[in-house]
Amino acid sequence: MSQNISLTRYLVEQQRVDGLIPSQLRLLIEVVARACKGISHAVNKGALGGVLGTADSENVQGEIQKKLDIIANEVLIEANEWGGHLAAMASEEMEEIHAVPNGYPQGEYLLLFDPLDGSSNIDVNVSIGTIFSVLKKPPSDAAVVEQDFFQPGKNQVAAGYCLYGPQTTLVLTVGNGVAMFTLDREQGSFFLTQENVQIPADTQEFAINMSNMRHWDTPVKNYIDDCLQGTEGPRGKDFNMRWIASMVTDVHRILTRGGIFLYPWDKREPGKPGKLRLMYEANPMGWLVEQAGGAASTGTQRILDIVPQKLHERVSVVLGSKNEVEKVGSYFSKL
Ligand SMILES: O=P(O)(O)OC[C@H]1O[C@](O)(COP(=O)(O)O)[C@@H](O)[C@@H]1O
Ligand SMILES: [Mg+2]
Ligand SMILES: [Mg+2]
Repeated sequence: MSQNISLTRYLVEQQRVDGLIPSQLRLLIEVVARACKGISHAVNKGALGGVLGTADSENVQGEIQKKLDIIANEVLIEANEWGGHLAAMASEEMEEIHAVPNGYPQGEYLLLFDPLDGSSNIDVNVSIGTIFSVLKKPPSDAAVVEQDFFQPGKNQVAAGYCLYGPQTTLVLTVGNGVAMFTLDREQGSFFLTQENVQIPADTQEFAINMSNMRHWDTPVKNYIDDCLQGTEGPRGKDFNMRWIASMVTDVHRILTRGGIFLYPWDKREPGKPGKLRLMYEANPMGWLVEQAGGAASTGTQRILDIVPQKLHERVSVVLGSKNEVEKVGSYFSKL
């Protein structure tokens, strides 16, 4: 670990020394990081910058948008549109894909993002973040279409998030482990602060919204029941619980000290496979977690193997410490 390796230098080394990423991808990641820096400044200003509160609009998911959802989305689009590395973008906040307009420099990558994750925490000054995922546009001379995005998460070529908390932290994988960078506000750059992040295989800490307990499916209910029995129950150990309601922050804790995160399917809206979005949340987080030695599943299937059927597809999510994710899977196979 070194305090003086900037994100730029790290990426150049990944490109030149290790041959892991092409220059176009390196530049794309730098543009995303620059956009996140801009969002971080807006978050920091809070009420002084007029960024708190609700906008008078709904997104494609039927959710009321916060001002910062819209601002973050615009910052990411504006920064990346001119970058020259992209064919198109897709966002949790936009109904349709956003192709790079004709006349702008065109590239071969597809960028997907949740511009502002943890929207319900914006106004209460709790950590939030931006999650992103990069795919390659399938080879074809035809104009980019929505179906080009329908690739399983295992096809991702880069994924990460930027956490706007007490520190602004960028967490990245290009398929070579997970690295963390902290924003130095005085210098205006991200610096490497942790490499080769590893999630412990075992844990005694779970994250789930317990208020949904009565709506859960039997395997999830049985798993949590057993955890709650602590040393006297079948797990033979006490469990702690955390729920921040910003997936980005819950995942950051898991990458830092282990744990398991669950947002499972439940009976409130049985037709929906889950609350979280496959391509903007589950895939990038799932890949980061796997790259750090953890696991990510729906309870019955590896998330990164799912072939999306639609842009805003939702999914049930169980991710974190490997042995614990497998344990949850065993409750599903008992059915
Ligand atoms: O309020 P709930 O149901 O506990 O949901 C919290 C979850 O919803 C999310 O906020 C969804 O993300 P958005 O804020 O991007 O819509 C996750 O970050 C979080 O884990
Ligand atoms: Mg989100
Ligand atoms: Mg969001």
